[in-house]
Amino acid sequence: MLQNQLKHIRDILSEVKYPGTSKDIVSLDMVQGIKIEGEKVIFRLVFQKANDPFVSAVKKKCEAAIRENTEFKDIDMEVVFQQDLERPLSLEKVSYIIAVSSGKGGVGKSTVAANLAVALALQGYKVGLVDADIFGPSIPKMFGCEEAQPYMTEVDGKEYIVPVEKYGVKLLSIGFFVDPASATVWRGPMASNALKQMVEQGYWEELDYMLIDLPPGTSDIHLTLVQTVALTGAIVVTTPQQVALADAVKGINMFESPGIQVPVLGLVENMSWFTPAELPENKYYLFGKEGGKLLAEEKGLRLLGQIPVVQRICEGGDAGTPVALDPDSITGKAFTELAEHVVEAVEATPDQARRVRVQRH
Ligand SMILES: Nc1ncnc2c1ncn2[C@@H]1O[C@H](COP(=O)(O)OP(=O)(O)OP(=O)(O)O)[C@@H](O)[C@H]1O
Repeated sequence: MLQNQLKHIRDILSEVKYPGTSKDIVSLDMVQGIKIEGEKVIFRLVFQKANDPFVSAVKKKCEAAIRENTEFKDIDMEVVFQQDLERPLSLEKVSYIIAVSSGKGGVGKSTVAANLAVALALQGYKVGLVDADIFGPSIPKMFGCEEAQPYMTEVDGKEYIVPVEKYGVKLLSIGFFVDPASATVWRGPMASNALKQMVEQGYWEELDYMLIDLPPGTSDIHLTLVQTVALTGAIVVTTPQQVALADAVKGINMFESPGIQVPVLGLVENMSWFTPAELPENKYYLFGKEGGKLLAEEKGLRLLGQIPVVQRICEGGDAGTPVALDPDSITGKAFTELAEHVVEAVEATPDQARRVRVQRH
């Protein structure tokens, strides 16, 4: 009797089509664990991606189908996301994962990622930084720990890589494992694997923010990343000149494309103006004025920060002491503000796009 009822519910749900396709949700394996408890029907709806735009439409269709075809009025659907179910154990205690990307090389993406990580750590957050810029890993140098060698630890019979900790930030970079000069000849799949391993096999423990410094442009690595982890969002770094902006648009479009659907938290305009140390009030717009700001407005995105060109930023990067370590300096303030805006942007991300803890079922 119960078996018949369960089959009946399943048959009804197999009439519900996933919007925009001719496939039904049962054959797509989106319906799991149908149960009947007294007067109540309970089942799980599994969506591939957390920011699936059809979550509520599918729920409504299921509810209507069951109400129309059975006596059941009490329907309890639990929505789960495949990505969360598959989330590796190493990321279980990571609240937000943010990709730092740029359309074009050399716009200061790694500088922004490094200083943002330090600024967040100074604000009391637990921060991790993965240097996925496989073809030019610069994070070890920027943190002054090029000689560091992460060690392995075994937990419950599984091996994990313990990140290097510097300035309160947990770091993993391909630069710790291979000679950076040889990384440039890596083929795409090798690079993608290295990224996957650092993210999934890192012994991250509890983190509020994990930042991932991506290679410039759009590549297989970007695809691997969105398939490996459920990103909270992406930050796009650009400089104000036209060539960089055109590439930034490509980056934004990639994250927002239907197959990827990662929310863009906002833009960071780097090298916005030049300020000489001896004339801190003066601004010289070397690369054009406010190109990033205008692009953000045009795309309806937040401008998370404007970072001036300052010699100290470059020197700090080379010396392994990110300028954000001095929050009272002009540049330190710019990164402190950037960190505050990133936190706000994450808080404002729609609930379903946020990954706060994994629920295993
Ligand atoms: N605002 C700034 N003021 C001064 N120098 C900067 C600034 N931003 C970045 N730089 C310097 O510019 C150079 C390139 O920066 P960075 O390595 O961060 O770029 P990137 O976009 O990550 O490059 P890629 O990913 O192509 O290797 C570095 O020497 C860095 O110190």
